Amino acid sequence: MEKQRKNEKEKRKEKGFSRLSTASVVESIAPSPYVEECTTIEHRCRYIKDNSFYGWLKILLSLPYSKVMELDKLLAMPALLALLLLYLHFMRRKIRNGIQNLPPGSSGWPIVGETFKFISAAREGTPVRFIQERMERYDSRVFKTSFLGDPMAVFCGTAGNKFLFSNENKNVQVWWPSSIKKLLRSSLVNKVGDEAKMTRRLLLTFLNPEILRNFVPKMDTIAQIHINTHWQGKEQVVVHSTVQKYTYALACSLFLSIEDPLHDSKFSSRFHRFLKGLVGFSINLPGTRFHQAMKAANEIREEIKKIIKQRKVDLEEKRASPSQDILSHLLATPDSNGRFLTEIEIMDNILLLLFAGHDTSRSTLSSLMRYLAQLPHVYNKVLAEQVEISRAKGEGESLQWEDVQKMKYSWNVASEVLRLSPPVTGAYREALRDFSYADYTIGKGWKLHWTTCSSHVDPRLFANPEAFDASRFEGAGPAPYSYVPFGGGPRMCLGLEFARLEILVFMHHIVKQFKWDLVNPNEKFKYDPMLEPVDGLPVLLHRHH
Ligand code: HEM
Repeated sequence: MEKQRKNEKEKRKEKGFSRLSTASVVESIAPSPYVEECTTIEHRCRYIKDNSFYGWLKILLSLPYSKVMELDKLLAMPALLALLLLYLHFMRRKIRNGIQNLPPGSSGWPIVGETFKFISAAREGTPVRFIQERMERYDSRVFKTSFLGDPMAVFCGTAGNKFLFSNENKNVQVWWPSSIKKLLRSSLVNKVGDEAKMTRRLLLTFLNPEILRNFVPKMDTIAQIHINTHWQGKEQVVVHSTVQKYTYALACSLFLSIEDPLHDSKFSSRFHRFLKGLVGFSINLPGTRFHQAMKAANEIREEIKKIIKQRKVDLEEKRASPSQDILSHLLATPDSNGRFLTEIEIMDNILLLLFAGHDTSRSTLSSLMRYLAQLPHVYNKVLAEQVEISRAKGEGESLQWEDVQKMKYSWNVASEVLRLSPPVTGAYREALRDFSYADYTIGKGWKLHWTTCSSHVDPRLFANPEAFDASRFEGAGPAPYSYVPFGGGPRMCLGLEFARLEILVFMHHIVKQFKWDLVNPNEKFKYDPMLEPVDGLPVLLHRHH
């Protein structure tokens, strides 16, 4: 053994530092008895008791200049290789673009593309800046970018919306970033074609106006309890975190019959972690938002699993009704093929509904509160409409479906809020095959993005687009495909009616009891991933006499 070591040492000496190896570098500075035992530079660093950046620095500093130069060469190899790969990547892209007449635009950096530019525009609350800058720069209805690692074409304006909404299952199909897909595994967002149609139909048999009209009195009670608990007697309220309690309570009640969800603070904190990790890079490493969200989603599933177990017993023993909430509905109703959803599908679809129906409405209510504070003439008209509805009712009588139908001006106001401050920037599709759009080739597998802002603030579609004007929604309303806060086509939002009811019921009670002022009139809103006020929108409350 000793002899073998001596031989190796001799051989290395003969080779000298002209053929420098990591082993020889360390050997030259580390105490030899330790070095003899080790094979890699990291291993040796451990022996000099400092396997850290500092340890490596110590090695480098203690090398003679000539050796450092050699080490440079060694380290330069991977860097050169990376540069070469980058060059080949750009060349391949350039050649392909030339052949295929791809839409104009930049794919940005490899892997990350223009993700950070898009996210930073969204975080500043101005995704429209990202879109408009490019529409102007390329003078095109469609431009190319790259988002979350995928090439992506952004379809703009009514023509873009119309194309994507009317080509579902023909040229395109719904697509969501992998973080959403992984978190909402077997839910509707991961279903396409006939399977998606079947699941949508099943969910819509609960979320349609005919069924939801029966829940208006329940929504009314939840809104009143919410306002009595979280607004009454307060001088100042932080709107965004407070309205969340309402949308959350409503979703938990109508989806799972959990009547006092805020009691369970664990459930709501899990839910918060789940929501924050839904949109972004799906890197499942401790400390990342996505990792937190995966953990939270599994914990929520466990909770829902327990509820399902109990509910099955209750349904069998007729202690629960098949129409009491969406959970009972999904357990008791087969799809049009006579198949019942599996337990996992039910859990994932409920998680989807909690996600899709919670922060969207919360964002709308926060924006609504801001506009009503800023625009007293609009507030006064909403108040007059709501007081009129109350007057026609008996003392203490709950709101009914028919009352909500009368809230026409209030809904026009909410619609204008959704035009100017849509909770989501848009949604995604995927190209099923190569196809041509506006004379450009869109490649199979490309990700496609429609956006709310590309049409909502277009002056050709909405005169004086920056102005708040609820009358735009009177009569025939906006041009087709120009107003799209809920998307469109076969994958349009399933919760429109649910959202309409929860927003109007909340408006009814809040304006009837309070007027309010913004604490910070210049507070900005940002997308993270939904639109939200950066400081939570604190308001000063004034109770009506
Ligand atoms: C103001 C509130 C809301 C807004 C602005 C909104 C907006 C959207 C948008 C833009 C989409 C994507 C549509 C597309 O890809 O074409 C969507 C999908 C969806 N929304 Fe909503 N939403 C709201 C409330 C709700 C509520 C309350 C629920 C549930 C009760 C809900 C459930 C869903 C579901 C399940 C989908 C997926 C549909 C599919 O993939 O087929 N949403 N929503």
